[in-house]
Amino acid sequence: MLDFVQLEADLGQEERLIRETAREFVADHVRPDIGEHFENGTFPTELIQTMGELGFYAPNLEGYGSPNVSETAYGLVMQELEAGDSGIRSMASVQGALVMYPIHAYGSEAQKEEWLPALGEGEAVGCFGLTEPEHGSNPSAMETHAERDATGDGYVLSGSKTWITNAPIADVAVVWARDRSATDDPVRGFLVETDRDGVTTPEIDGKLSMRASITGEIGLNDVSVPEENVLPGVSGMKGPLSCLTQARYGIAWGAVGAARDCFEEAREYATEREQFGGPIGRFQLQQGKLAEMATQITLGQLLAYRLADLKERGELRPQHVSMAKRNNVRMAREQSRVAREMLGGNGITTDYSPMRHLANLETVYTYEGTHDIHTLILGEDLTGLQAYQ
Ligand SMILES: Cc1cc2nc3c(=O)[nH]c(=O)nc-3n(C[C@H](O)[C@H](O)[C@H](O)COP(=O)(O)OP(=O)(O)OC[C@H]3O[C@@H](n4cnc5c(N)ncnc54)[C@H](O)[C@@H]3O)c2cc1C
Repeated sequence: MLDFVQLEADLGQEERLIRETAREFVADHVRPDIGEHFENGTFPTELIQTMGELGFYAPNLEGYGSPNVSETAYGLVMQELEAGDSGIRSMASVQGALVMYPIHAYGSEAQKEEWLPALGEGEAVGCFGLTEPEHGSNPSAMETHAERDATGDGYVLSGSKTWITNAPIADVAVVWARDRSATDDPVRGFLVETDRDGVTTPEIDGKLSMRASITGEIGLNDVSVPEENVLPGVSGMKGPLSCLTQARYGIAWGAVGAARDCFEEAREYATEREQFGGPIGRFQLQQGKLAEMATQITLGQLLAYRLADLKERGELRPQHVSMAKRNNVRMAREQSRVAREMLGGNGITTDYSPMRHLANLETVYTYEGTHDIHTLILGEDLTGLQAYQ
């Protein structure tokens, strides 16, 4: 596997073991059937619990059954899972960074005890409801809202969320909504069990990207939730945005995995496929593509490893993560296209991974802050001038 500047030489024993576990899981459980799942538009739900047992959901958290591994180890898991498929990594990102993280960071003791072990082991599935039909890049304009109920002991939630990974199979949704009963309508996080009256989670079909991932809507029609379902530790957009920083960190690593898988597929193909009396890999044009691909992947790896160091030291800023998400996903999207092209006609089938990765990366380029939005986040950081509106 491509590790051109020997970054793996510096891994600790635990990090190597975790990386190897994730790589073997992908080889044994993802690669054999993922092309078929992609074609059929299905997610291998039987892997949800296996992934939990192997510790792929937020292993970087501490306590409640989480092993508190290093940020590098966590990143390596994301990298290996996305080398399999972005849909598999999305499952782990949502469950870990977008559901377990907010409960861990902002939840009550009772919420942590109820949900963290079950989510960590894959016995329960969570989803994260931020995006709405009319509010994607600007989630702070959300319309979903909560009002105090008549007794004053709980809330009634109304609104709708869309493009929610895992919503149709989730047991619990972290729903972000404006609390209209408080001054200035702050955004609050609500743990909404999906079997509550008034909750609907229809699946979105017709996707041409991220086909091996379940995506749905969340309809909230006067849904009653008790006070104890509110995440007590956070108020305002900091809640959802801090979760996104965690998930985007994983994506910066994951995208490198998808690109690496495309590279390996193209390298192998180039040494085996013969045209004009020998392997196509002997042509300078093909070597140029591989050289560029390997260089771009290596640069993406370096950025991901540096992010891990900063995160470990508590010095990681959301803007660092924006740069890495933006760069590494763009890099993976561009390089998966080059790999596809090197595979000729075979490259457009599900027998090979590049076109599947390429299709998936269209989603990864768009979700968790579009490429454009991360450009504006960096622009603001570099100039002090905000260009969103
Ligand atoms: C498969 C999939 C899974 C997803 N999973 C989840 C999930 O689990 N939970 C969740 O909450 N959301 C999820 N999302 C939603 C995702 O985060 C949004 O699609 C994303 O934030 C973009 O929002 P939008 O689609 O409404 O596009 P829009 O915000 O409407 O953007 C359309 C275009 O306009 C551009 N644009 C917008 N504002 C500006 C600006 N100020 N300046 C310049 N250009 C701008 C964008 O870059 C984009 O190119 C998922 C999406 C997909 C496709």
